Amino acid sequence: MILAIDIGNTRIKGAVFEGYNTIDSFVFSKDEIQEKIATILKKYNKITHLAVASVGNIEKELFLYFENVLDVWFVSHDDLFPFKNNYSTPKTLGIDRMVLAAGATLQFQGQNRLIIDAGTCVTYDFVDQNDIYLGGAISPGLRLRYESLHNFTAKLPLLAVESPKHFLGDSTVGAIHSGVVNGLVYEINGFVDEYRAQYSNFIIILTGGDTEFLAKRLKNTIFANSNFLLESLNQIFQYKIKND
Ligand SMILES: Nc1ncnc2c1ncn2[C@@H]1O[C@H](COP(=O)(O)OP(=O)(O)OP(=O)(O)O)[C@@H](O)[C@H]1O
Ligand SMILES: CC(C)(CO)[C@@H](O)C(=O)NCCC(=O)O
Ligand SMILES: [K+]
Repeated sequence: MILAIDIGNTRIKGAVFEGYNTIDSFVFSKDEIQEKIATILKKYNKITHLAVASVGNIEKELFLYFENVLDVWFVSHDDLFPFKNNYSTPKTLGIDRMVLAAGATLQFQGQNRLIIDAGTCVTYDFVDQNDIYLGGAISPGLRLRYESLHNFTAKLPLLAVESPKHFLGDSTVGAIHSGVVNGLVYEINGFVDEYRAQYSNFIIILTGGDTEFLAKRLKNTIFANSNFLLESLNQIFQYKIKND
């Protein structure tokens, strides 16, 4: 069994896998992480490996602490990935994006794949049918858009994510919800249309903290899976032990 952990910029998520099956999943806060891991290890005493993918700033020591009982692996740029990386700055490519691209490559063979991760940031990653990673885009996430409007203006209130009642915002609150939510939905649909126009035979995966909120507002050809990053982390772990 393996415990996979995804350290994002907002939240820390984890899941226990047995082979390719998800057994359990969790959300952690930074200050309870060791305690929580210890509890999980007690509950699932067949866990032998800890796989960590991090783009946040967290001390590695928090996890290395478990090295005497587990094999601890931090995914890094030096690991073996199942795609050829054509990003022109491969060293600065986010590990989360590399893990997503790896998961999509392994899971959807011989197809063009677009992975959209709607988290703190929205990232778009494209791996073509020849398993070449081409890059994509980074834009502000849903929550970040609400916070930016508030933080960088004098008059705009901080609102919680909410479905806009109308396309035409007829109040400050209505205009913000329309701008943020409809704006992001238009963005994603626009990117999807553009990729579709340029490539055929492809699969679109939507993941991240805003998956559910966005999926029902987007064109329905998108495969929504909020656990795709953790599942991909497990997939690349399985790939690594097969190829080591
Ligand atoms: N409990 C929650 N706390 C914070 N954000 C949440 C929560 N539930 C849903 N969200 C939504 O999730 C988004 C953040 O996504 P997520 O938690 O995947 O980010 P993350 O952990 O920073 O991951 P990444 O850095 O990979 O984007 C926010 O835009 C927010 O609207
Ligand atoms: C874009 C984020 C913040 C998304 O989590 C992360 O993938 C990251 O820090 N990326 C580094 C820059 C890049 O991917 O080119
Ligand atoms: K993200």
